[in-house]
Amino acid sequence: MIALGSDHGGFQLKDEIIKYLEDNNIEYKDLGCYTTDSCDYPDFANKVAKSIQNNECDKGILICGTGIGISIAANKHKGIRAALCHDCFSAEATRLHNDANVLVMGGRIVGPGLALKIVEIFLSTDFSNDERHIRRINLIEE
Ligand SMILES: O=C(CO)[C@H](O)[C@H](O)COP(=O)(O)O
Repeated sequence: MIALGSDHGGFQLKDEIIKYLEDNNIEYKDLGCYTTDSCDYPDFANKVAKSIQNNECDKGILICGTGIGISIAANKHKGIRAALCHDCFSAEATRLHNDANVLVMGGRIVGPGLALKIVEIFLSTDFSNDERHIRRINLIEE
């Protein structure tokens, strides 16, 4: 189950991602926002982080205007490894190396074509399970 969250700056891209997930029969939970009215991105970072922490969802996708604020907020939560990715290489590398559990993008930065490719790569790449990467992730947790 994928948790989705955005502020008003990411609302439109979140909608595109919802269409992609539905077309590909991928289960998701849309945790808002639900309109283009101005709102506060930390609220949605919190909702997505909590849904992963309580095992309701296994991964998340967060979007704000730049992706920066919402990733800063998401990474304040224990066990959340939120990766801001605007290219395919980073999306693959952050799954392989960081076991990132939240993909973050900026709705004012990236267009839907590239964003959906990034989503596809992020969701289909498994963590490498390499000893050195596990060690580094454990150091982050500590
Ligand atoms: O990108 C963001 C945070 O990093 C926000 O989406 C952005 O700051 C919202 O700006 P505004 O309220 O002017 O629409």
